[in-house]
Formats: sequence, C-alpha cells, structure tokens
Amino acid sequence: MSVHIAAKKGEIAKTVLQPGDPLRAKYIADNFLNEVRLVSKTRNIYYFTGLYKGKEISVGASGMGAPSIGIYSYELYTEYNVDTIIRIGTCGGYTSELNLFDVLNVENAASESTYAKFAWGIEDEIIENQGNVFGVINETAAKLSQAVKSTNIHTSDIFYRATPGTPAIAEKYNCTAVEMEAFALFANAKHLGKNAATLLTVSDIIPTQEQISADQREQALTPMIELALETALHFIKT
Ligand SMILES: O=P(O)(O)O[C@H]1O[C@H](CO)[C@@H](O)[C@H]1O
Ligand SMILES: O=c1cc[nH]c(=O)[nH]1
Repeated sequence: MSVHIAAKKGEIAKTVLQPGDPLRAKYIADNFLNEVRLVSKTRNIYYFTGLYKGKEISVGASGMGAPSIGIYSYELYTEYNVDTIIRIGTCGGYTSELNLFDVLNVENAASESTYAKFAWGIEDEIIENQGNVFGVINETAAKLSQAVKSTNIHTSDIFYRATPGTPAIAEKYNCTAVEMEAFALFANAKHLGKNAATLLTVSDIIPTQEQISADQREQALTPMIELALETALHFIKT
C-alpha cells in the first residue's frame, strides 16, 4: 500500500497501462482483460490487475495533469517495482494536418512545467520517452499494419486559455499536439531509470474545434488500447 494506491505489494504487475481517466481504466479491464481484480480504488482512481493473452498486466489511472501523474507514476515505480508505464491518453491537435482518432507515439514532451526541475533537478524543457518502449510501439504497429505517427508533443498545465493559437514552446519544438501528463511521466522515469512511453489519440482539433464526445473519450480508443496491450506483451516476462 502506498499513500495514494491501496494495492498490496505484488498486486500490481510490472507493466502498467495508464490512462488519465479512471473509467477508461475500468473499460479496458472490463473489455480486454481476463481474471481481473480491482486492486485499488483510493480516491476513485481505479487500478485493475488481470491477464491479457495469459500475461499479467495492470491498468490504472493517472488523473489529469503533471502533479497527478507525478504522484501515481512515482508510487508505481518505487513502491510496486513497476518497470514500464505506457500512458494511453487523449490530446488536442495543434494542426488540421492531424485528424480525429489519429494515434500518436510521443517522441519528446516539451513543457513550461517546473515539475522536472523542482522534483529532480532536470533543467530541460523537453524530455524524451524513456527506454525502448517507444521503438517497440512502432515495431508492433508495423506488425499490426496500424497507423501511428511519431511526434513531439506539448505537455501543458492549461486546458482552457484566453489566447488562441499555438503556444511558443510548442512552436519551438515542433509539437503537433497538446496533452497534460507525458512530461512528468518521462521525468520520473528518467530520474528512476525506468521505461515510459505515451500513446495519444487525437480527441480535438484545436484550429477547427472538432472534437469527440466524453463517451468516445472513455470508450472509442480501441486502436490505441490494442496497440498498447500488444506492445506490453513484449515487456511481460510471466
Ligand atoms: O485523456 P487523458 O489521458 O486524461 O488525457 C488528456 O485529457 C485530459 C484533459 O481533458 C488531460 O488529462 C489530457 O492530458
Ligand atoms: O490536454 C488536452 C487533451 C485533449 N485536448 C486538448 O485540447 N488538450
């Protein structure tokens, strides 16, 4: 049991899929895993452990924003000996060259966030995915003939803002999309020497204001979920 996760030691698998939304975690557990156990529901941030194609995997939420994923990913890595976290999130496209439901594999996350600096003394404003998960995702997508775009993204603390347009940091690092967690996840993994990747489904196109519904954000993300699960098989030993 850690401060924010009620699971006992050993009840969380070494590989974890981490959506922001607790109900997306439940949807994955209900629809993709067998022999599922709910191992934590502290603060209604659900964690489930079950089998995918006979291999043990956990799925649990990060909540929204760098502070929240900072807490959950740190406790998973340090208290539950998790090796690999694959964030499976939604994002807003900064460009109409992206389409709703496109799947992105995050190469680097750029952020104005002070999380990495004040948590770990990492001064960089852009942090790479950690370990080899990013590459395995692309190999797995190729085997599945599934389209995935490798890209830099912007991790922002801000969902609603006064000024339209692409923020300066996103322009600077050619970020095609925005979400709110990858930078902190990558910072924790870098500090701890762990694996971390982020897959995102485009849920909004910011310039055209197209968007998918709240129900779709919870449930219509199957290609990304299947890609994450198939990638995870590569990392699960038992
Ligand atoms: O769909 P999730 O994983 O929550 O990701 C995105 O959606 C939330 C905002 O609606 C933020 O957490 C952002 O990063
Ligand atoms: O963080 C996010 C996620 C989805 N869409 C956005 O515009 N921002």
